[in-house]
Amino acid sequence: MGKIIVRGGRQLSGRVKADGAKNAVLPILAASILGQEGVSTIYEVPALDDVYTIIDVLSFIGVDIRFQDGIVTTNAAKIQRTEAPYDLVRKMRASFLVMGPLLAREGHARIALPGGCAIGSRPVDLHLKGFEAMGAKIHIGQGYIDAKVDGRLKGAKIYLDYASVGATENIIMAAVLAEGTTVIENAAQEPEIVDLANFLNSMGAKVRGAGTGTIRIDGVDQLTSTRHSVIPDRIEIGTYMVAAAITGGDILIENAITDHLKPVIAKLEEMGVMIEEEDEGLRVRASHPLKAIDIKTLPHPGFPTDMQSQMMALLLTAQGTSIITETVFENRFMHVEEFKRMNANIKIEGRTAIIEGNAKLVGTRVEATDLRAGAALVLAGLVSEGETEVTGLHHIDRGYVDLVGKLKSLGADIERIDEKENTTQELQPLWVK
Ligand SMILES: CC(=O)N[C@H]1[C@@H](OP(=O)(O)OP(=O)(O)OC[C@H]2O[C@@H](n3ccc(=O)[nH]c3=O)[C@H](O)[C@@H]2O)O[C@H](CO)[C@@H](O)[C@@H]1O
Ligand SMILES: C=C(OP(=O)(O)O)C(=O)O
Repeated sequence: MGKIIVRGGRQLSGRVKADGAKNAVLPILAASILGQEGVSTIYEVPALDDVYTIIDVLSFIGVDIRFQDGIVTTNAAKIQRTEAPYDLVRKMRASFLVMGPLLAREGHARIALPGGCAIGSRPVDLHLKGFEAMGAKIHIGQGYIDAKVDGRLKGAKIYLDYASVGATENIIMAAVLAEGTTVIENAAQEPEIVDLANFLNSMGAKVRGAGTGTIRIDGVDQLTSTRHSVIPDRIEIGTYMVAAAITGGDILIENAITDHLKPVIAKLEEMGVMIEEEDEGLRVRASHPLKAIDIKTLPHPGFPTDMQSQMMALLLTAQGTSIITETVFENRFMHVEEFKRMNANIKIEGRTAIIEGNAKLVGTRVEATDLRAGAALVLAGLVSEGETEVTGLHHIDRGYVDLVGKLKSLGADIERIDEKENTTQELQPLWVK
């Protein structure tokens, strides 16, 4: 059981660089299954536990995949299995993203049902509806989803009842090798979908409209190897923006793509945070008090649910009462109880959290209940009196590369204590970290 210890009270300043986006690299690595020949090289790959998990899934399937120094090479010439077992899918729901590529390439996929998680029930019905529309036969039993198609998948017109990120990605990956044209209506518009489409197009796919609500995919017969750099992680960047704001600091984020961060920038500016695009990066400065605001999470270009808990930490320090409405996941307020242990005054009414500002946060032992909750507790620790001890680090390690090292380099009084028996290195013999 490792822990992060933060002692509050330091204003953060300096420069920081984000790693590659977790939510872009996972579908991109899944999509590498589609390359029938050659070796693909993917740059800016973050050394995250989720990346090691998808590497495990791909290795299990038979992809020759190596990861060193931020670079992954994949060779998917020989696929040996069309299955993703429960042990791997349970560790990370995004393992389900191999279903589309396997179905497209091999005509079969058997993937463990992902189950719910700490933020909601997270069904995959929209993914399956898309595959069925393209001619797949789906069978669910004994904890697995089995999808099969005779011959090739057929292009189809698919309307998503909800602009699901994962369903959009899985359907795009299934459609690139289908016979004919697929049109996805009410598609998710996240920047990570655009990155996936760029990756696929560089392999020879024909995906148009990614980043809008209508995506058109003309199926091709074959995809080849490619080279691609993953986009910077907008959620990691958003987290450092909040670190600057909450400590009244001054941070330059070297590789922020401002277009990806519009809703986060808008809401921080509404609070009074100063954000400027400079030649060397995005500069974020704040002096307190900041204003209380309301936030509603929505699919992109709305405010990202993955920034909700970090913003809640910030709103605790604002002047006045703020309201956060979480519309994307039905159970993404688990961090509220942990904030309360730090002296926060937050009330939950259904999908809404009412946050009283001017909180005098006090450090104590708290537990990360999910990845972003973990980051939010660390952020709260930066302005709490005394020592905050954050446990549940396996969540944080899924999505932040060296959170402690980066915050320390910005001046935070923070350290991480790992207990040996739980180190991820011991579980990961296949590659070099
Ligand atoms: C690896 C990855 O990219 N993860 C991101 C992805 O997750 P993920 O792709 O799982 O998120 P979705 O956009 O699919 O889910 C959004 C909502 O749609 C519901 N839903 C989804 C699929 C489906 O078939 N049926 C259904 O009802 C979900 O339960 C949830 O309530 O987008 C989320 C929303 O921006 C982010 O929080 C996650 O960080
Ligand atoms: C919810 C998240 O990720 P995942 O979909 O992988 O659980 C996240 O990145 O905040």
